[in-house]
Amino acid sequence: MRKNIVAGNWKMNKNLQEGIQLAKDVNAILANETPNCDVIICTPFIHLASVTPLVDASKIGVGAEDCADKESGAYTGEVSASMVASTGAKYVILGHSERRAYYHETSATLKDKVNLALANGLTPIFCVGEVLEERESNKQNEIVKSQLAEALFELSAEEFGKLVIAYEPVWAIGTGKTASSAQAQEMHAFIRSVIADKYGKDVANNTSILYGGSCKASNAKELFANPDVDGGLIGGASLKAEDFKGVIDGFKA
Ligand SMILES: O=C[C@H](O)COP(=O)(O)O
Repeated sequence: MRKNIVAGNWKMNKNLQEGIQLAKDVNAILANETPNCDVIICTPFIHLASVTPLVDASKIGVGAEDCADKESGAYTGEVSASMVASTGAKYVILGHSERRAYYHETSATLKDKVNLALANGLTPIFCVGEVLEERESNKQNEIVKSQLAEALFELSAEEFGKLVIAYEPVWAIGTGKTASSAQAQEMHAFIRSVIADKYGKDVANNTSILYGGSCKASNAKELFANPDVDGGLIGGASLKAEDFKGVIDGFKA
């Protein structure tokens, strides 16, 4: 059965010392309890090698926020999936809307990134989501379906089964505007149906689908109570251990 997951995405925040402190704080705040979900922190590349050995790997997974679409070679400034894996990181966020919008990442690029991540034993947290204009013209299902199909649907069922999907309506990211619980459930159920049509019900039912976009302690419980919302991909509220813990507690009874 699929897992419940709360994953933090630090984005371009925290210098190395601050990142180490935040990882220690998250580790400490979870030390005396067993969260009711898998917990992941996705950090800037430069933090990975320092942060991975600091956290209790039985409770906290570490991930990168991106990786290159090439295996190795003369690609100045890029960081490969194998480099990420060599730090002990287990996850990588791919296709975040900020990468799509500001760095012009296309489905073709993302397909290569997903393949390289899987080949290097990383679990991709693959992001999809529509912009406000698309939501207002009721095109959100069409957009999300094509984002999934274009980048992922050449994978085998076994490969697809290794992915985590994150639905992040772009209009809700960092804006304080959260999708309503009903909007989140509706889209997550739609995503699961698209996966079921392509890979069958078992794969769909075993795929964790996270919600991202202004998710925080005050709304996590309501969002996570939806049958098809399996957790969150958390930006702003992952930057302080207490705030992040508040989101994780969204899974408490
Ligand atoms: O990856 C995380 C998302 O972009 C959500 O960011 P946010 O929680 O700051 O809205």
